[in-house]
Amino acid sequence: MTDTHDPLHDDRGNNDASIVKPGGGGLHVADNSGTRPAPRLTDAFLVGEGMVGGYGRGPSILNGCTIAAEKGQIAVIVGPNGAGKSTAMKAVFGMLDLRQGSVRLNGEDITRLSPQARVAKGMAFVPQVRNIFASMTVEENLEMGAFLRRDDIRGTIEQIYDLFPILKAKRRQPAGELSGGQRQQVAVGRALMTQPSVLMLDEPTAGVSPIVMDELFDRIIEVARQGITILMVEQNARQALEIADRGYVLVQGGNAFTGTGKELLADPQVRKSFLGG
Ligand SMILES: Nc1ncnc2c1ncn2[C@@H]1O[C@H](COP(=O)(O)OP(=O)(O)OP(=O)(O)O)[C@@H](O)[C@H]1O
Repeated sequence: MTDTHDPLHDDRGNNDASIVKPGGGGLHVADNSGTRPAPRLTDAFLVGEGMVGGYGRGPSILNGCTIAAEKGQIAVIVGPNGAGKSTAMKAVFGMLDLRQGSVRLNGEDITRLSPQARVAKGMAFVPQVRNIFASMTVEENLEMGAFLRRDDIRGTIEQIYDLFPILKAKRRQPAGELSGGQRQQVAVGRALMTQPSVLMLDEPTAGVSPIVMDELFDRIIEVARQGITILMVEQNARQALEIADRGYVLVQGGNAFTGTGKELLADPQVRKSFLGG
């Protein structure tokens, strides 16, 4: 990390006071099944609570998991392959009908809203693949991200170029010609064009080098500092938890461990089972 900012002891005014934890706080550990309901969360800014759901008529992939983040916080979902991390993100974004549970944004129940309606409410989602228009230029990609807006988008484009200077240099180039890390910047930039209050990222560092990963995480911290809530699924669990205000280890669609990123990184069981010792 080139940024010395420690989001775990930050000055963004974040606190988890609204998050009710059994026993008054600390690491929450589920039973061995990994499917015990997580602590009940009342009024966090973004909450997917007790989510149960699957694809079509198929089996439940989500078995009661709860994911939440306060304004300007970074929440990270980690866990083994197939645990349902991406599915949990899709559920929060409305791409999956919940059989039980709810999703709330800023106190409003949005469980039944379509993804498009959630975008209008301030949510942005960057999927893991096919997240840019490869044949369009970088700038056209950003413009596409603003399709819902009727106001002047120039200022937002400049903000995104400030955040990702390389995109300004390459603004006339087809996005498909950029490196993997730069394409991810385009995808994040495009999502930011709607001026969201929540930015959801599905494995933003997939396939990029460790240096590029660190840079991307630094930029994500910058976005969170602007008050935007980040919800992110990550395979690079250790590095992602380092920048996480809230960490969720999902196993079989349930909350196995929940805590601050720091708590999870320090927990021997989490380290042994999910962080490679
Ligand atoms: N579109 C789909 N239709 C049916 N089943 C799906 C679909 N997408 C995912 N699944 C299934 O849901 C389960 C959870 O997948 P998901 O992608 O959410 O896991 P994950 O924790 O994100 O895993 P990974 O780290 O491998 O991406 C898997 O068994 C997967 O096969």
